Amino acid sequence: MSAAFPAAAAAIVAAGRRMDALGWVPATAGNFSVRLDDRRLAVTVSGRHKGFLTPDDVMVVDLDGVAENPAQRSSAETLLHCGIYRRFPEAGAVLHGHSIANTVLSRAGGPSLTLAGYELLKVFPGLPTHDASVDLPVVENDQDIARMQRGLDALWDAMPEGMGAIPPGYLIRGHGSYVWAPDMPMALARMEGLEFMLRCALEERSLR
Ligand SMILES: CSC[C@@H](O)[C@@H](O)C(=O)COP(=O)(O)O
Ligand SMILES: [Zn+2]
Repeated sequence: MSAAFPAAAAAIVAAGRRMDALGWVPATAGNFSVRLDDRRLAVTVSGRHKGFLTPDDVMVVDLDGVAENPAQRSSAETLLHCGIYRRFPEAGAVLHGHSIANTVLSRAGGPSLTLAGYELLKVFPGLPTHDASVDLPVVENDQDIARMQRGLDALWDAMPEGMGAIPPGYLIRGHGSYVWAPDMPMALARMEGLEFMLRCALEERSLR
């Protein structure tokens, strides 16, 4: 067991309570992880209610999604977490939620959702002003998670290089959002900022 595991599990349990209080992890939806070292992560066990997690609901997998303890079953979406850690060395924590706003908006549009002019855009790296625009990718939902991750890798391959060029998140159509950051407090801040902007976008549509 990694020395980093207890703190990682505690951060994941607390994130679950926060996400549940905000209504973003209904039923057993959502999954969370924290990077432990250069080859392992702590991730939620599959099928648990994320508002009532204990450290026993967190387990260790490697960057291929292979469980350290084969008796435990990690999140159905573990490979999406692994895909983020493999691609982005700065990623230290990953959050996934199913909010009403991310579900409705991802069903309504095309291959990306543009967020522009919001003060809260500053929660994303490289955006010091509201006077900016982020194209958040929207990928198709797929129960074959390995195939979904291959699609994400192809998408990221096609994006321009450079700091801040790739948004630290994406939506899955009709499913939910993924966000990552160097640590769990920052990941929560990005998730809250993103969900705030999505809620605003949804409300603006209902005013039209
Ligand atoms: C409650 S259905 C949601 C799942 O299919 C999945 O999308 C999800 O977010 C939670 O799955 P889990 O395996 O618990 O990590
Ligand atoms: Zn999900």
